[in-house]
Amino acid sequence: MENVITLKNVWLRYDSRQDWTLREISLTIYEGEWLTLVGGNGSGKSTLVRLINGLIQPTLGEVAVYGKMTCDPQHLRNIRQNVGMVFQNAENQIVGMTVREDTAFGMYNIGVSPEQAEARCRNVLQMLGLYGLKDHPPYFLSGGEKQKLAIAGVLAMEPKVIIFDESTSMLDTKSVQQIHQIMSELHRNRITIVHVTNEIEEIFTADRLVVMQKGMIRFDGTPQEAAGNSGVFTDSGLLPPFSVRMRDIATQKGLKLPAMSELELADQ
Ligand SMILES: Nc1ncnc2c1ncn2[C@@H]1O[C@H](COP(=O)(O)OP(=O)(O)OP(=O)(O)O)[C@@H](O)[C@H]1O
Repeated sequence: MENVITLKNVWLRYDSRQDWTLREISLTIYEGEWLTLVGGNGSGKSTLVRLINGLIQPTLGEVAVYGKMTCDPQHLRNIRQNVGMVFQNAENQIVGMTVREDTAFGMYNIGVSPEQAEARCRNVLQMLGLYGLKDHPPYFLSGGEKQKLAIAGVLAMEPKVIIFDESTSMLDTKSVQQIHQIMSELHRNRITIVHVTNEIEEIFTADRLVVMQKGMIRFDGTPQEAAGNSGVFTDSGLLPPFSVRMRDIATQKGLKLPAMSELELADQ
């Protein structure tokens, strides 16, 4: 598998801070992988993903995307073309005067033809249920609709990597499910996904789980491996997933439940 994103011994300290926000981060993300990143508030998840598309630079260490270093300003355009990012706060991503214009903005910046941009706009807005609002000013949209609009703009650019940074936090449960379906479809099409979430139950859709604790990587493995050790979650200030908590309670009461891996084998 091709290396898509490489962080080599990255340390980061914000200018206004005394302490390190990220410490000793080495991470390689491979093409087509779905990596979910969790960790307590302030553990450095957003900081880590902002490094990936060159929005911020490490104090020490290196970050490269498709072999191109983010510290070289000449590479940033290409990196941002390859790596789409949907932020937690959709409001900050709105630039167009109408929903359609906003969706097309990123595409115009990377030189997509107006005809192609129009077709992609229609496609993504229909997919996200926003097409009926295409001529509305984005500022009149609800919080959840604005988040969907931010997702639409990134999908329309057809990047090879998409970072979702808590980008479904304002969506209702049906819309969250819809975005997960879109993410699964992107994954099937070998788009690399980096998903930052505070919803612990969402980890099981990922190929790989990274748990952050105080600016460091506490765990890097499959969600099933993590589920075998509730300490992975509790040490990082997280409530373990429901299934893990239930298993721990059953164990305390002397009941023997099958391990996650045994359940999966039984499923096949
Ligand atoms: N621009 C900044 N300047 C100074 N400190 C910052 C800046 N951005 C983030 N921080 C600090 O860095 C730490 C990590 O923040 P970050 O947003 O990366 O964490 P997070 O894991 O994404 O948190 P959350 O789950 O709460 O969104 C926090 O202590 C935060 O206050």
